[in-house]
Amino acid sequence: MIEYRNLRIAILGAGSVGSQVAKLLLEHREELAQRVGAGLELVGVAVRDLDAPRRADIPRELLTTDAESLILGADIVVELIGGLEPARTHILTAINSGADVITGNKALLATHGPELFEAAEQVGAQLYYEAAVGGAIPIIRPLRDSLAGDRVERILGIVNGTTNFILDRMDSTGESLHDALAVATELGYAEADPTADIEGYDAAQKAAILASLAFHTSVPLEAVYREGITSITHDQVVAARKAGYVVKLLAICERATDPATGVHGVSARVHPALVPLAHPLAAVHGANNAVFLEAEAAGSLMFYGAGAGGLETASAVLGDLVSAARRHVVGGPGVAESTHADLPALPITAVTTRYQITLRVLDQPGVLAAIAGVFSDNGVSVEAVEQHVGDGQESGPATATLVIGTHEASEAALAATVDALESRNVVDSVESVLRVEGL
Ligand SMILES: NC(=O)c1ccc[n+]([C@@H]2O[C@H](COP(=O)([O-])OP(=O)(O)OC[C@H]3O[C@@H](n4cnc5c(N)ncnc54)[C@H](O)[C@@H]3O)[C@@H](O)[C@H]2O)c1
Ligand SMILES: N[C@@H](CCO)C(=O)O
Ligand code: NA
Repeated sequence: MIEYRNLRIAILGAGSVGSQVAKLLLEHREELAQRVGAGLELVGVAVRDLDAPRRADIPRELLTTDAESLILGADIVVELIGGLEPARTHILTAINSGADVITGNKALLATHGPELFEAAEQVGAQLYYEAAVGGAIPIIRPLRDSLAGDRVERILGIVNGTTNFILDRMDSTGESLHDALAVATELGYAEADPTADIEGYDAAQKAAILASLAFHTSVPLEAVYREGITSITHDQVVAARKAGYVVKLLAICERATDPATGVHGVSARVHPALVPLAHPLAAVHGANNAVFLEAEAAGSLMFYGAGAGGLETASAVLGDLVSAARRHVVGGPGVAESTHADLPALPITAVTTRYQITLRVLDQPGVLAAIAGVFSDNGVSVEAVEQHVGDGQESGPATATLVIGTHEASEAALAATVDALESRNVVDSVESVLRVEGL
């Protein structure tokens, strides 16, 4: 039997992901040692409460509440606590003590990424984060390594498992957002505070990480436009399907030019969107994620799989652990962040896309022409109009519902159109405005 030297591995946090990483590390110790050329010795797991119930059993003697001592005695630190603090401080302590760090913490990377990468570069340490985007799906490494020689133009992704799970259940079973969220939480998909999922913060953090990597620039979280799914109703989901679409929470990162200023830069946004049923993203169900990417030479690529879940995400963490450990054994330059392009992050007003607007209007002669006039006055070209008469209110004047699809228009022109529509007497209400993506 080969005798390996041991690398000391510390895990911080034993929740959904951390407990599975600990379990797999212990179960596959022999096999991993052969792959790495060194033993991966789990020296401890930092927890808040030694007696809390866990999703996967961890030997009691490995548990500690003294995270700092554990970190200072480790070669590789795996941070799976989540949130900004104390995760940030622990990671900086690890880096400054010469350890490599693996994290799945997109909130921290999207907020303090530049500080952490800078600290790592100063001391020659490595920061790995495959678990931070797309759970088990390899997407960080493909962007950083495989596509490093290409020019990524656009990313269209379903990057939050919880909201995809919820929208899917609203569509397939008619379940409410609230009930579907309870199931997603029980299954370990949701964040500790699920507002991060349903309000789109988690997806926005991932969009900032993806855009920064894909476009070799630093996209701050504040520059990512964000809308969550809390305003999406069951009726909208049903109407979307009838019209040949499915509602998905998308993260869209693209190179763009601001029509108002002519500035070239990158745009990153997260919002619910109508996706045509024939698009590959429409077939992404449950807590799965998919990242659809267009690159100059590679063309279209899609990365698909389990976007959330403790065991699934542990796969990505262990992949990083093997990479980090091999670097300890064989050396090498490791990975570096590349932000050379230094592109400006464009505001949402720079975006150009298609829209579907649902209006409740008075059912009178000439209304359609008046509405069409509002669109053309604001430079928005109408592609299709569908009218449903008489499905309106029980009292008051007769109303009709108009569903208007547009050709490509700028966000600024669309916003002006919606404002103008709201001020027209013939418009009872603007029921919904959804972007249409993936056509
Ligand atoms: N669950 C997923 O599907 C998933 C997928 C990808 C990435 N992530 C990310 O991985 C990280 C962990 O997620 P999770 O789902 O396992 O979260 P979780 O809430 O299940 O686990 C976090 C654990 O950390 C513990 N903890 C909190 N503060 C601590 C402290 N000061 N010291 C020690 N332990 C502490 C908590 O008690 C909890 O057990 C997060 O950054 C999350 O965003 C999760
Ligand atoms: N809460 C996250 C976990 C994976 O990052 C999600 O639902 O996608
Ligand atoms: Na991943």
